[in-house]
Amino acid sequence: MIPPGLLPEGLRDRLPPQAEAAAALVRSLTASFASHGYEHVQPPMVEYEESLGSRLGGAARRELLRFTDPVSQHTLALRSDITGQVGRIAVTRLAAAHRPLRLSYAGLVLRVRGSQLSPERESVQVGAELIGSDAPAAAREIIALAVEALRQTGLADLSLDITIPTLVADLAQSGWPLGKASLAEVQSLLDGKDSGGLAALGAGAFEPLIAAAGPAAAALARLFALALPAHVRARLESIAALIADLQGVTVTLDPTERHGFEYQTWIGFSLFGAGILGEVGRGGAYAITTPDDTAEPAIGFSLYVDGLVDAGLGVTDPRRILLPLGTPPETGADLRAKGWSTIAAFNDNDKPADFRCSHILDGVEPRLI
Ligand SMILES: N[C@@H](Cc1c[nH]c[nH+]1)C(=O)O
Repeated sequence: MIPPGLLPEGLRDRLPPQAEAAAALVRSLTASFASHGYEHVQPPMVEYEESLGSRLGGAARRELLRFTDPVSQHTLALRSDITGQVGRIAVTRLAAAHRPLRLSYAGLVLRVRGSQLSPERESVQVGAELIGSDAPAAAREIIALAVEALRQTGLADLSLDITIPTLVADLAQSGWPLGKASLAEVQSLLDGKDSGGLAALGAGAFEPLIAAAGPAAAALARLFALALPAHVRARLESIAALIADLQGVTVTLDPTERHGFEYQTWIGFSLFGAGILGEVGRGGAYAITTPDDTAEPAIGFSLYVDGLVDAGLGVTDPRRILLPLGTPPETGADLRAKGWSTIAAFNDNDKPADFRCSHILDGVEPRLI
C-alpha cells in the first residue's frame, strides 16, 4: 500500500508560500515578455510522440515520458520542453502570421529522469520565442529580454554563458583539417579538453579553441586571432556587439560547449544568478522544420521558475487581515481594493495568527497584531 502522502520520486507538491511565489514569478516573467510584444500561447501537456519528439533535441527527446492513448491507441508523450511545441504552432496554425512572430509560454514540463543537480522531474518553464529571424538583432532582443525579465524578479549577480554549438562543424566545413578524426571525434575531444588527443589524430588546428574559453572579452580576442571563415567571424562580431550592450552581467564564452544545446545553432546561452545552483535559463538560435520541409529560423529562451522559487524570489508580503464575524461585505471589498487579502472569520474566537494574518479589522480600521 502506498502511503497517502507519498509521491513518485522527483515529484512534489508546492505549498504556500512557495506555490504563491511560483505563481507570482510566472506572472512577473510573462508580464515582462508581454511588455515587449510577446503574445501568449498554451500548447497541451501531451502530444503525439512522433511529432513532439521530432521537434526536440537529443536530451529532451530521451526524457519524454511515453504512453499509449487508450482512446486512439497512438503513442503519446508528455512534453519535456515547450520550445518545440511553440515552433509547431508557429509553422502550422500561425504559419500565416506576420514575421517575426513573438510568442511566450508558461507551463509544466516533465522528464523521465531528474539530474544529479536537480532531482525534480517536473518543473515550470516560462519562455519567449522570436520566430522568423535568428539574426544578430534578434539575438540581442532575446538576450536583453531574458536579462530584463530576470532582473524584474529581483535576481542578482546575473551571468551569461555563451556557446557556439555549430562552430566546430562550421570550421571543419570551411577546411580546418580534421586529420584522421571524424567531426564527432573532434567534438568529443574538445568536450574533454583533450589537446593531446587532437594533436595525435592530426586535428591540432582545433586545439586553440580549448584555450578560447572563459571571460568573454579574452575568449573572443583569442578566437579573432585565428584564421576564421568570414561568416564565422561575422557571428563572433555580433556576439561581441551583443555583449557590449549588456550592462552589469558577467559574460563568459565556451565556444565548443554543446551539452544541452542539441538543437541550437549559431548561438546558445545559459543564464545563472545569485543563490541558484544550476542554470536559471537556457536559450539560443534554432531552426523550425516547416510542413513543407524547409527550415524557419528562430531564437528564444526558457527560464526555470523552480530555481527562482528555491532562491527565495517571488515571495510577496501579503497583507492578510482577519475580518471578524459580521463584517459587512462592502468593508471587505474596500480593503481588497486597497491591496489587502481578507480572511473571513467563521467563529468568534478565530485568531489572526491561526490564519497567518498580520492584522485584524478593528471597527473600520486595520489593527496590527
Ligand atoms: N527550451 C530550451 C531552451 C530554448 C528556448 N528556445 C530555444 N532554446 C531548454 O529549456 O533547454
